[in-house]
Amino acid sequence: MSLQIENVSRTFNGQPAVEDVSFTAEKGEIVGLLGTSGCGKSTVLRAISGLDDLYEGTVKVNNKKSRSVNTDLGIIFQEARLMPWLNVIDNVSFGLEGPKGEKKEKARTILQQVGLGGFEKYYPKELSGGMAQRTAIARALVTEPGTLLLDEPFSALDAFTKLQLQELLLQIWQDRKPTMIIVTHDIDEALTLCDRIVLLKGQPGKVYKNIEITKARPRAKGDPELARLKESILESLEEKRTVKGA
Ligand SMILES: Nc1ncnc2c1ncn2[C@@H]1O[C@H](COP(=O)(O)OP(=O)(O)OP(=O)(O)O)[C@@H](O)[C@H]1O
Repeated sequence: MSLQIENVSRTFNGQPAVEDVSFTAEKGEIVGLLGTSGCGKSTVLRAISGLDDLYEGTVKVNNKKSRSVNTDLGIIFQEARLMPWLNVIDNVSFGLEGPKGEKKEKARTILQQVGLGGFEKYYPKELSGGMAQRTAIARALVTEPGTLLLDEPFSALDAFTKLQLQELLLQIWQDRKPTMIIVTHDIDEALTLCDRIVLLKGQPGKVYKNIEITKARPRAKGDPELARLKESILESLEEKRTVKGA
């Protein structure tokens, strides 16, 4: 499904956090919300998810106004947020409906896909950070949502695990082509994953640039075109620091 974000603004205790944020995610597109800490990336994502509805402006799903948590939606946060009293397979099948056997089978299949086959009976406290996040990815995907919202999903992981899970995310996207919006402050991550980068800056955060990346995936780390793009994004963020310090 496609998402239209139109003039979204949010104020906390009289302080504007984001102002007039507008962008579109086409069906199957991977859009990155990129910006430095505090520019309102998570605030925008919460408005899109419907977890926060105290914003101004409009969020549309397939061009229809939507204000509540959409059921065709998977969300992945920075921490796995698993239920500690449930094992891996029960955490993943928890949100499913239907006969128990069927739910477990679906969960088992998706756990295989995220590389956790054989770990179904493990409890969250027995998992590494990467395994916990794989479980969270499986839980978000098990309902086969049309949209996936990701809030800094890999920023708590070590560099190697982060790369592994970015690759896994792209494989999954390749299979199902959900529309994805991913919040990140990692420029390399945005350049590796995204079809489009919405660069937020300022406080309150506003859309500074909307950059389309047409380069085919998988993208080589040292690609000169991406290196140039990274340079220009860094310059934009640098400008932000100058403005703030002025
Ligand atoms: N529940 C809240 N109550 C009060 N202020 C809030 C709340 N949530 C966010 N803010 C404020 O809104 C602004 C944007 O916060 P937000 O978390 O969206 O930024 P961010 O870009 O996601 O930051 P980070 O990368 O550090 O997670 C910040 O100034 C923050 O203090």
